[in-house]
Amino acid sequence: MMLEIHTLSKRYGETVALAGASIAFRAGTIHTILGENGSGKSTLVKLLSGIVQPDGGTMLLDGTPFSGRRPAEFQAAGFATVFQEVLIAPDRSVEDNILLGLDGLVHRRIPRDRRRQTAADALARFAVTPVPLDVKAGSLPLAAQQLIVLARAVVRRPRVLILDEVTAALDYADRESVFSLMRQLAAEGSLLLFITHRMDEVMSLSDRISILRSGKVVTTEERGLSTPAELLKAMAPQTAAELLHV
Ligand SMILES: Nc1ncnc2c1ncn2[C@@H]1O[C@H](COP(=O)(O)OP(=O)(O)OP(=O)(O)O)[C@@H](O)[C@H]1O
Repeated sequence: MMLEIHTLSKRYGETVALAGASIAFRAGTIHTILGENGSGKSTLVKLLSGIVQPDGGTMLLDGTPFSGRRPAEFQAAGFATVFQEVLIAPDRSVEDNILLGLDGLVHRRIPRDRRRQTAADALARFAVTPVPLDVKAGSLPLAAQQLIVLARAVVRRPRVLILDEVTAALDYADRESVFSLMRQLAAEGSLLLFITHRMDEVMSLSDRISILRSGKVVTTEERGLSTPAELLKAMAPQTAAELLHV
């Protein structure tokens, strides 16, 4: 297994956000995390990015215990996360934003003439909408900013790419293009962790699906084993009963 989490737990005061979550993630797959609001998805994403630290549990990378605690350690181990909130440096150029942190990461500065090409190549892998490299990132619409943070993740060639509700702001062409990039990266051997609310995306993209409910993993299964209605029922039995009259 490329990545395993074992009984990961996280509390915020009285609130148990994750209550002993265990999932085995395979290289070369798109693995979707499904769950209602408050089920613990964002907490899991933050734990796998080094933004918050677990209260208990372990992680294994390629079968070896991984004890990273800070974002830099996760990045060095090949993790990249695109968060729900678009995190850009508004006064820096698009090019700078795409390459943000990368120079330090590889312990060597990218030569000036290579920077532009590297940033352009990362965007060209999926952005249908043209994004100028020289303007301040903050001057662009939200959809373009989302493309920039995606390019920042892609340029690192991550082994584990975590996408937390990233396609909502994108128009149809860019969204479809991001999906085809996800398939391509998985085919190249990366693990894609995909967080979405949209059942059509879940059914068309996922290789495997884990469902979180109240901080617990209720199932991890291959796509196709359950129908959308069954997945919804596992996510939220109450809501499913009302919606589906079952
Ligand atoms: N910083 C925090 N302080 C206190 N409680 C928190 C904090 N972050 C999350 N929680 C709580 O932990 C639980 C899990 O939240 P989490 O954000 O992980 O769920 P989620 O499935 O990602 O929800 P959403 O879809 O709304 O993002 C919720 O009850 C939430 O209110």
